[in-house]
Amino acid sequence: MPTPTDPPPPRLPASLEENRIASLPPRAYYIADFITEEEEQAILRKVETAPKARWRQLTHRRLQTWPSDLVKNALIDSQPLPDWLQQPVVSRLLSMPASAEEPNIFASSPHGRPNHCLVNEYPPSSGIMPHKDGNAYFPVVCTVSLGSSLCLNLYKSKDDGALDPEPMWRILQEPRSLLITAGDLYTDYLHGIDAISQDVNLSELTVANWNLLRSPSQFQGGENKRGTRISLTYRDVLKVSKLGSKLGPLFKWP
Ligand SMILES: O=C(O)CCC(=O)C(=O)O
Ligand SMILES: [Fe+2]
Repeated sequence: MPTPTDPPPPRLPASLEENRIASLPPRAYYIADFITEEEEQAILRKVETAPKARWRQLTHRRLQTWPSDLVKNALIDSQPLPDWLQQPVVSRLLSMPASAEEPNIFASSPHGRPNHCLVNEYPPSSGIMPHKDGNAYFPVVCTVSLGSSLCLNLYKSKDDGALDPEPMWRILQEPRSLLITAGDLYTDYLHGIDAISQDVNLSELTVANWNLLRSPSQFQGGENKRGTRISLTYRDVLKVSKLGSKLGPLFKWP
């Protein structure tokens, strides 16, 4: 809950159109100051103090899945997202008009809001292989970055289905930023993060969202030395199974 001493929330755009990444296929939006430093710290504390069993350790990265893993591409309808993943992120997301026709970016999704959130932790030199997010989700992805900056690469599949190893674009994500990708960008392109300790050759010419960055001067030398970055990936899972509520407490996570 906000208290009288909290700094004011960031000024959000009147419409996402103001923050469109113009050089990308439809559609992508970047808001550098989506949450405050205090909100960032509060979320990071919640991530750190989550029960150990919440973490799934991969080779170079670990992740938490909220409210639970998908089963056969469906969300088991046991619990909503916890409050610390809803406030302030989801309420703020839903408060931003996407365009004149869309009251918010989830206006036409089945549940009208994200019902699922992945928390990924990337120490320096870790990344995620190029991939598509698949058909379990409504094609809108909202990613909040915490802790450190890094580049997300976007790739096009070649006509024969193989991956072109050179990314077509890079999006630089600063801490406290929100990146929204949707539409063609969701369905036709792959995304990934290089497993490197620093992003190099960063400039107006090589970073798609350069003009929307909070502090491009920080990357003036063209380099971003990575720290540990935590990302929150919000999506609307299309299928929600009622099984969870039938199984009741047996199905509850720690
Ligand atoms: O951490 C990110 O920004 C990307 C995560 C991602 O692509 C995914 O979880 O599908
Ligand atoms: Fe992904």
